[in-house]
Amino acid sequence: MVTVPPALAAAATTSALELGLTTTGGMVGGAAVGMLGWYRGHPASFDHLIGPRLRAFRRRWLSYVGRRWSDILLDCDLVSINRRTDGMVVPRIIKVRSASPSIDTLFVRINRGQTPTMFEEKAEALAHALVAQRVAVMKVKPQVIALVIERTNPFDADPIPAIDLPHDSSEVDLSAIELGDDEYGNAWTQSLIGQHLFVAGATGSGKGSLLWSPLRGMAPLLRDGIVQADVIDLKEGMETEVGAPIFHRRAIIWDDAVETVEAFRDELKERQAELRAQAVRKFTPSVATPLRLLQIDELGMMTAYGPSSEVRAVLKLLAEIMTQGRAAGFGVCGYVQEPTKDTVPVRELFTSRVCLSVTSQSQVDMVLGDGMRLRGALADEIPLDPAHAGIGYVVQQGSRTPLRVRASYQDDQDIRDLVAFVTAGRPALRSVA
Ligand SMILES: Nc1ncnc2c1ncn2[C@@H]1O[C@H](COP(=O)(O)OP(=O)(O)OP(=O)(O)O)[C@@H](O)[C@H]1O
Repeated sequence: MVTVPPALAAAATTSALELGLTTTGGMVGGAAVGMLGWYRGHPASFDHLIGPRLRAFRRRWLSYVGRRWSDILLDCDLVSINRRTDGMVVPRIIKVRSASPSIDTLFVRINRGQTPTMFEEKAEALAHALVAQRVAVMKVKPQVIALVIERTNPFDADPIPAIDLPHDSSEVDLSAIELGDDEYGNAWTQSLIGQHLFVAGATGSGKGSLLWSPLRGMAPLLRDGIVQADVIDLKEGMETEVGAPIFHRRAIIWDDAVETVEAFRDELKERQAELRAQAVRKFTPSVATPLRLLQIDELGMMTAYGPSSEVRAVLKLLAEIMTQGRAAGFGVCGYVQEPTKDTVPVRELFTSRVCLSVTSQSQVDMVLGDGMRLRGALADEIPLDPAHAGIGYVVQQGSRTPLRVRASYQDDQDIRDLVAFVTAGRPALRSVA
């Protein structure tokens, strides 16, 4: 059901007075039909542009309205009594924001004598009372808190299966590689051209699926030599062993890892010189000038935990690659458990970020940007279990709203199939390890 915001209602009233009921009725009807057509024809863009406002308005007046709201707070012991009048004082909703169908943020003015902690202690009771999955409480400013209400979990416990392997290079759009699903049930795509991808998540959050999904989505380009991927996997090569043959370079010990980063930087320099010689400012992926990807699993091992003198050199190389690589077709994908600046000083150089389940509230904003948890990215609340692995949040370009996503999952057999597909009819690849 679509509800009408107050501004529109006011405009309709004014119009009815000035233009008459028939003309106004025609205009309102036309607008409603237009909106319905838009909603039916392109639900994603409707939901992106109009949906949040309509939904917030509807929720404000249907889900969080007067008596229902005060009863919930009363049942959760979150009202107070005015000592002079003996009347019940209910914390007042100032604003409702509903960025996605499954998450609402209520800005609430708390009563004098109440603290955000009191609401935090009742978060579980509130979630049950609101028939929500979970409620997170955040302090906005003195006397104002935000209740971030996750109403439903849009994903099943079952993993999202790996996408079918595209067969031909012409089927692959590097600016929209499918990584999984979003909360609306649409494909979640990510550009891997001119981007550096940062994936943060605690151990077991499913970072591995975001190492393999991009490669699967680009499989024919890997086979045809239009994309070349290097991988650094300092956890004894555990994550990448099954898929080792598809990588151009693969390093599983420190010295090889440093050599791989250096070689990647050197290639970037060569590519830049070539493009300069041809007076080309931007490259097009081809066999002669492939898109180069450097995937670094547990990036923190390279940027914080290695020998300190060498870590500095690695950071310098990575900074050079990430500041200059985009236009020349050199991208970095970094996977980290601990997204702090101390662990990953080059964090800000990544252009696209995914936040899977993390261990603290502050890590959400570190990864996605200031204020994103307040806007609904409750990544620290995602349970760390297989039923929730691969679920996380992204903030897409041009948006300030976190989008809930789930990466598709590739088991070992899927990775073997990928290797067979990529290596079929292709000369053996070089491996540093
Ligand atoms: N996208 C996914 N969908 C469903 N389940 C997944 C997904 N990704 C991973 N899993 C499950 O979660 C487990 C942990 O995933 P994974 O090894 O990728 O985590 P990780 O974040 O890389 O952890 P670590 O940092 O310890 O390597 C996997 O064994 C798998 O069972």
